[in-house]
Amino acid sequence: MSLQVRYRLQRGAFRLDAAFEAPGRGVTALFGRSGSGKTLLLRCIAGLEQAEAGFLRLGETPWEDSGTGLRLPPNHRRVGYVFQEAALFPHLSVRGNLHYGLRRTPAEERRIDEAQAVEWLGIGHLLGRRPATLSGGERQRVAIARALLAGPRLLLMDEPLAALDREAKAAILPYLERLHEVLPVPVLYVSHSLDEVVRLADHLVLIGAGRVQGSGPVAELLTRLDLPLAHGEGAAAVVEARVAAHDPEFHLSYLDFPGGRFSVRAVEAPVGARHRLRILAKDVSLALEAPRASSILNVFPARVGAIVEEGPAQRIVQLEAGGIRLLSRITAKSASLLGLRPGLELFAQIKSVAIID
Ligand SMILES: Nc1ncnc2c1ncn2[C@@H]1O[C@H](COP(=O)(O)OP(=O)(O)OP(=O)(O)O)[C@@H](O)[C@H]1O
Repeated sequence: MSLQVRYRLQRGAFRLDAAFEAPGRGVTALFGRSGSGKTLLLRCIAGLEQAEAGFLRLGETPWEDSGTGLRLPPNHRRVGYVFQEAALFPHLSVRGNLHYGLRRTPAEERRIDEAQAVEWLGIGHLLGRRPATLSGGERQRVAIARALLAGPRLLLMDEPLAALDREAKAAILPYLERLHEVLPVPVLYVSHSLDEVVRLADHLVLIGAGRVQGSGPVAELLTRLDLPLAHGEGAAAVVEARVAAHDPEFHLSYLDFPGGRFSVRAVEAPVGARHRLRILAKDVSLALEAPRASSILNVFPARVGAIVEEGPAQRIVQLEAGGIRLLSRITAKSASLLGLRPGLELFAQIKSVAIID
């Protein structure tokens, strides 16, 4: 099952001409600068914008096709919509707000029951409270639960954390991560924070000036040298790894990925648990031979995929290590001294590995 989206429209001087296909489950991030058209695209999907041309299909179900004149009205699309600011009814308690969503959903359309949503979002202790007495993060969790109870087949989230401060963001992220694991419906998550995308999303749609610049699994898009994500200070690869063992003597954990075993600072997760790792391009150095005496614990055999210039003094190198893509940022001089070229076998040394979840 997949979600197919294609929209074309003009608003003032802005042209949206965007098409992408995303998996029918998990979190797909729509990522792009402010003003790139993410909200407009989400509104098209919700049926709130009349486009010149539009096509929307979730699995086998078409929702819109300007070729045939099909255009389901918003209330027939079964989308849940969560905005930057939670729009809760101030005169109703949290329970009342949740029931509002539930009442409007025919029994056969309900896919998530109240107890389940309350548990996933951790709002059981808030049920009797009014929205005005909740923190921004709590309000947002209630808004998400309410959206889930309305039986959506697709959940749209438009920068749900943008209005929260750092602490509130950090507090709500684990709930979103949990949802990501358990939610039976796909989520389109608009964000311009790469940190959020890397933590939450499986699939990434990169939007720039109203167009889709790239769409694919997060790990793949982050390391595509033709896209802006692989350039600049924050350029990084994401690796899915699994906890293999803990080493209490040195306070380390060992995490396996298809290209080898990472040593990272101890994580509080059982053996077998999945962890995403983020490896910044600037933390990856290259050597033609495996170092024999080095303080760097993470050294993996790798093959050079491609090399591009990053200004006059630096190069970004795309590497392949056991089926995983990494990026390395090195000086142009080092690239020349090592004789880097596509296909060269070498060793990637990783100075520091960030654990993402
Ligand atoms: N009704 C309208 N009339 C004129 N211009 C519009 C209209 N609606 C949106 N735009 C313009 O379209 C562009 C895309 O807007 P949109 O809200 O989709 O961006 P965004 O990527 O969601 O931005 P942000 O991250 O800041 O929310 C903006 O330049 C906006 O000013």
